Amino acid sequence: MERYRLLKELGDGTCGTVYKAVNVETHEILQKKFVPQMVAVKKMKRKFYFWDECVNLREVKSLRRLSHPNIIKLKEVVRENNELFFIFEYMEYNLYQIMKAHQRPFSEEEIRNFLIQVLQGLAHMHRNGYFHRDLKPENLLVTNDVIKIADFGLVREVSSMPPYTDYVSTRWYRAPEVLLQSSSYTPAIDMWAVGAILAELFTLCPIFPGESETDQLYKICCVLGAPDWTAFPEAKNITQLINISYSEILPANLSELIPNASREAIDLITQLCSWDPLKRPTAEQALRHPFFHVAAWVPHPIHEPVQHKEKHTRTKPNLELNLWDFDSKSDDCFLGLTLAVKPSAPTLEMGTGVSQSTGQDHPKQSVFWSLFSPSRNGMTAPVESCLSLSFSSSITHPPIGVPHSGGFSFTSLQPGILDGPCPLMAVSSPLQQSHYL
Ligand SMILES: Nc1ncnc2c1ncn2[C@@H]1O[C@H](COP(=O)(O)OP(=O)(O)OP(=O)(O)O)[C@@H](O)[C@H]1O
Repeated sequence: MERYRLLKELGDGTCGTVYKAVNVETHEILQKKFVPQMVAVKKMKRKFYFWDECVNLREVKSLRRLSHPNIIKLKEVVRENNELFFIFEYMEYNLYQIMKAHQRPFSEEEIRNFLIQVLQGLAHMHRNGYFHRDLKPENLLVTNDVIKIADFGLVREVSSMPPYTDYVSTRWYRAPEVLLQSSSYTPAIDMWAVGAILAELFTLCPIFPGESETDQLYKICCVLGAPDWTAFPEAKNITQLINISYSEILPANLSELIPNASREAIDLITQLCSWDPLKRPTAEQALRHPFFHVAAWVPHPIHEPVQHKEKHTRTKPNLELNLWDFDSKSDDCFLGLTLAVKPSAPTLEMGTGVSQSTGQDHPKQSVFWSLFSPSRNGMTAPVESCLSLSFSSSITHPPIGVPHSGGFSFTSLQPGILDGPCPLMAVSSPLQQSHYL
């Protein structure tokens, strides 16, 4: 870890603390100048005594397999003195910070640009057999208008077997089936979160800012109207959560709640935030939605959103998380909780190497695992007294940009087009290209 000099703390989570750091050994070319390479170092809070524990972490397993321009790149995993460090590419902001700093609503074009990228990253993830489970603005990292999905601590393999009793996510973006503790759920929970984030991009305040689980369901009812509760047959805790009077709540008019959104945007939010997970479009389907048919898009005049902004400003995310039945397996290290994001945390002492803070009782045992593309003949350069493992992938990436839709056009969009059983993420496990050397 001597190669990395920590500059400042970016976030302090349940499982790890994330620092901005500089790699003192490598440089990159930015605007024709050689500049030191910035990275984000996530130092895990618990000790790791064996490599097996490290490589089995969900964050590591999934990110090894997912290589996409809209998914954060895990460059290296280093274990030193029983401490574990993830080295990520560095991103300047997260979407929460960007929304908080934004004085006016985003234009629909800006929102479309963000959303396309999130959906492309998500489509790649789902296609390759994973779902994120904790999508929220804090986990969408942004540099120069490029957005990347981060924090894979809660990621799950689609093929993994329910029941999922260990699930946690930030309440405001939590899908109803999760709130209702349905024992099985699908990548459609990520699509719900995308819908909530999309609405928030328009209004700059959360659309479902629940203050407790019950209140979360109430807030959803206030926007969508009450569902047919019998549509959640597996839900374990309906009676605890559902006040019978919720059943009488009628849906709000989304166009009034989000007056600066076009009809297409409202339609997409409505589909993504469907009570029934089967009615939510997949990421690929969402990319073909008329919202992304720029030529067909007629801008709406932008009004100040009339929503409950006063009451629920986004300054205090209130990220209470639910820890029921959390699995105790090492694999389930709880990387995904964002309890306290402190972008303005005091700067750490410049030049403090991570390894220096680990105590010097034992000679340094540093093992690093490079996840970068192998440089020579599939081998990474040898590192002093280190076990070096590398990973490569032959995955092809979908291009970034407005998709050329082969799907339904604006005029052919039918209400309820996604009704009926929808082939939620027909997932195989095609990504076995990774290898250790
Ligand atoms: N690659 C990165 N570049 C810049 N900032 C980052 C990066 N990764 C994470 N961060 C910042 O650190 C914060 C916490 O990161 P992350 O969620 O991965 O850590 P965590 O320990 O899992 O936290 P939590 O338990 O809160 O989810 C993020 O919200 C983001 O602001």
